[in-house]
Amino acid sequence: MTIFTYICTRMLYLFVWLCVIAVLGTSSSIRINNKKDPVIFYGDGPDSNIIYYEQCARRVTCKRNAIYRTVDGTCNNLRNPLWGSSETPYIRLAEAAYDDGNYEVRKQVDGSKLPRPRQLQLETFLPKSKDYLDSNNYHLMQFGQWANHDISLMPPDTTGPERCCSVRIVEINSNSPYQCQLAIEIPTNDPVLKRYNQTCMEFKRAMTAANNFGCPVTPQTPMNQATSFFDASQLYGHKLETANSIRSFDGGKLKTDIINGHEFCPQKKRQGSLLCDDRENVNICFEAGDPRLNQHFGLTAYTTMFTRFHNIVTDKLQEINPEWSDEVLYQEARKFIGALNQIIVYRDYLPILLGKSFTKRVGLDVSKNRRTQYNPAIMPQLTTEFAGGAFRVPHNTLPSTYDYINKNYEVVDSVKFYQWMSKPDPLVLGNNFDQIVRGMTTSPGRLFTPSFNFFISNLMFHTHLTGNEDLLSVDIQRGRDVGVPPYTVVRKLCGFPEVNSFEDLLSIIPYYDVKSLKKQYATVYDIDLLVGALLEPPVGGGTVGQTAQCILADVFYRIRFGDRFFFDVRGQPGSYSLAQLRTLRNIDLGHVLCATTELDEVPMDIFKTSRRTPMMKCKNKLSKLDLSAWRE
Ligand code: HEM
Ligand SMILES: [Ca+2]
Repeated sequence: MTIFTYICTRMLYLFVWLCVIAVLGTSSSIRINNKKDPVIFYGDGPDSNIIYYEQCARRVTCKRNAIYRTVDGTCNNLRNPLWGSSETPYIRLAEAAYDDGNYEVRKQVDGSKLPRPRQLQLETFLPKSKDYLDSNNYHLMQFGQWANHDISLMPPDTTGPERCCSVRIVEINSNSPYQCQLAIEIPTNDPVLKRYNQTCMEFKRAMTAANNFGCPVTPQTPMNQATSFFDASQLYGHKLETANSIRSFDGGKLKTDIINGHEFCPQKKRQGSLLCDDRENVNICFEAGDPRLNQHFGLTAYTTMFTRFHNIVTDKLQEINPEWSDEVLYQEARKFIGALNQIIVYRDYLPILLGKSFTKRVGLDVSKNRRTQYNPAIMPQLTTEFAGGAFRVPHNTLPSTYDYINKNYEVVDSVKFYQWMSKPDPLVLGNNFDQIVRGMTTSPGRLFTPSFNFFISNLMFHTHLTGNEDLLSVDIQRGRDVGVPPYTVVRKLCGFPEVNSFEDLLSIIPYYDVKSLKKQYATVYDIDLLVGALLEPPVGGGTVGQTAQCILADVFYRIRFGDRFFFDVRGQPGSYSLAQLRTLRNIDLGHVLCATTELDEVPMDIFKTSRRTPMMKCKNKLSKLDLSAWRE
């Protein structure tokens, strides 16, 4: 199929879908219109989480007039100081879907086992894994992951055996420690993985309040290790101890290491790091606020750029206010970077993810004339439906290769993405860093399609001691692990017309996909949230389908309107002045790229390829990076 026929087919579906909407006289967000905001579930989370807050949570005392956020997110909500802080339970929009109501993976309506995740991948998704070029560049995907690491960290429970797959899969499923119970079975006739004689894919169940934090929350609930707020905690740390370990305590700066004449994040001692120990022959391994930074080039590059940018901001602030202490410089720069990230998320990223008109309609856009109204009744907590399902849909935009592009815009090398996971070594050599960032800026990203790329679908972690993994199988299994309710339940919750048969799905999902699902699931009520959400056509002007749009909007709404320190909230201790807001609103991701790399120019619309938007000279952009509004 050519790209042209592919796009035509997708457009046709979109058209049919729009007609269905028109005929039904509804919109993709009935509830949202009625309620004026997309929050589906107000309140304190499910009753079960009350056990956590009442019996298990740490006690904190808040300074009511503090002008900076705490590192771990506590004391943002003064009535409920733990809301949004790191190491608190994800909330649920719908009841947990477990077979025993507590922790056992759900079964199908007829009592049979759910289809195996890898089988779903092989039958429904892998045949469509061809890459198509997007009009957005790599930064759309990369900023998405960067932003996700600010708000969500659902780590696997590593307290059990080091490798779940060290014994045969049949034994794992019948009799193994709970951490390993969901190791993923690979069919013996797997067209790709049979070459590697692999019958088992590593998978460890997520950490939960009951298993890992001594708190008997039932049904079991995963714990978010990140602060839910966009506060750049992926850069600074989700906890004070981490934050302090990467501060230089000199001039407000973050620690850095100079390698081959360039500034990078400090190097981590190998032992005990999350992502560099799983590969052999790795010499470079960095440290920052979030343990995932070494996962792959793009993410390491972002952490490096924001670290450099923090240090540039401290320099500028010190120039203006020479008397400021290390502490004030650090906190002001941290606040600045947090605010900038919020602006990029809500002004530049969300309109592309969820659709511009939608973000505006539900009040998620950023406008000079309308400041964010903080509402302490909104719980700024992530949902399992979001982290264990809907926000994984953008995994369909991961590219297969990374191009190294030089100053003359020539491709000097192209590397397969999966080969360089957890091995930042090449990033520090020669001009590689700048060439990779230039490549991400000018190369078209992967068009959102209902499939993940071939490599990430088969060979993720290929070079690691853990062996090949399939990101989609892991994502589907994770949803089941954390009790994410099925697709039809979530659709209903969003207020969409009910789906009661596979035939009902035909107005939403292409015929051949419905056919494939019908073959594999016992009933339509058994379909996994991610499976259904991925197969939906994207909403108008957005890059995810309507169910993902609904779940994502809910969380993005919570963590904005429930954030007392959101950058444009007024009337709080430390709220920005109008002049400071004006400066911040004139900055975008392009400024960060220009200030921290040797790029000479960046796209005016930073998420678009240069074919779609004019290029802007970095020299001009940087001249506007004037922080005089911070003069005291
Ligand atoms: C190169 C890019 C990326 C890679 C290699 C990658 C890989 C992964 C892996 C291995 C996991 C853990 C899966 C599990 O054990 O449950 C994960 C989790 C997740 N990813 Fe990605 N991902 C990438 C980009 C993205 C993007 C662009 C988004 C969204 C915009 C995203 C959203 C998520 C979410 C929501 C989770 C689960 C929650 C959490 O722990 O944060 N990822 N990803
Ligand atoms: Ca955060």
